[in-house]
Amino acid sequence: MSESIGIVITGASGRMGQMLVKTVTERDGVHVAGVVERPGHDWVGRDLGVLMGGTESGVIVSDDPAAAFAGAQAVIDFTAPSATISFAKTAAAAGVAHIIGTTGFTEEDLVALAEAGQGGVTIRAGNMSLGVNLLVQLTKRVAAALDEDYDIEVIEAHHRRKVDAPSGTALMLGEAAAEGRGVALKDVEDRARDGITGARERGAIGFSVIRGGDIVGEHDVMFAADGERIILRHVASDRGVFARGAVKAALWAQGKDAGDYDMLDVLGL
Ligand SMILES: NC(=O)C1=CN([C@@H]2O[C@H](COP(=O)(O)OP(=O)(O)OC[C@H]3O[C@@H](n4cnc5c(N)ncnc54)[C@H](OP(=O)(O)O)[C@@H]3O)[C@@H](O)[C@H]2O)C=CC1
Ligand SMILES: O=C(O)C1=N[C@H](C(=O)O)C[C@H](O)C1
Repeated sequence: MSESIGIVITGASGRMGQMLVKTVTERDGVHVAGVVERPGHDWVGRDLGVLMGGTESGVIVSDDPAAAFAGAQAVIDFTAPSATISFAKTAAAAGVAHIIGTTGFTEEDLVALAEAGQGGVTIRAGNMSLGVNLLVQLTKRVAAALDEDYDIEVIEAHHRRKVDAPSGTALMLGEAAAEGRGVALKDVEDRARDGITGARERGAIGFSVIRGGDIVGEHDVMFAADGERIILRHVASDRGVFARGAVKAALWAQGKDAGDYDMLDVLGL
């Protein structure tokens, strides 16, 4: 029988953190080896099982990432960019795979993240669900098949507490559309429209953002031409899809060579 994989969850009290605790606890072959919150957080020093509304689990919430990562096999991290950059360095030093779901990185953050994680196994994706990663591949294909008579627009909707925009998923879809077209997203993206914008630029890839209520995550990629529109859509109604993808990534990471991977690698898409 193979050994259970020990997973540390950072930001365990967050929306995704709690879903990850539940998913890892319920799944065979993995267990919660530790959880981390920032110093001063009111979960620190308390029993995770009790905090999650159950009985004592023996897992005590830590504010010391290095101590929590030691002896684990993977860290699943859905927190914030600055925290993730710091966790990347600690995970690489501990020889623990770092599974990153955090979004909202700037270009400079991504450089710092790559540097921090050097020598370790890193898997990062703005969306860990199977459905969205399939949508990425479909978007690439459709964009490659159509010319610039088809205007590409990425539309995303999320809950009122989301802090970054456009979503990591919207950017993945924009990148896929740009790749399909053979252009760089940074050269064609149109992220903000307000006032007298002028007519749409041919070849632009536009982004629209909706924030409201408890929307888990919805993404459309629209190809709009004269006389017809093609719309590729993904709707997430349960954060479990992201958590299950992250656990799959943690398992896939075991024994892999150091390097940066994404969910397309994990899912073989
Ligand atoms: N890739 C994917 O599939 C998905 C990605 N996401 C992304 O995951 C991230 C988290 O989302 P969500 O769970 O909704 O957000 P929440 O705000 O609910 O949770 C974030 C958690 O991270 C914690 N945190 C922040 N900084 C630190 C730190 N330095 N050390 C330890 N913990 C820290 C927060 O603690 P505190 O309250 O103290 O700040 C909080 O508990 C976002 O970037 C989101 O876009 C979300 C869903 C799916
Ligand atoms: O913050 C969220 O909630 C989500 N964030 C990810 C993103 O930025 O795309 C993934 C998912 O859509 C939910």
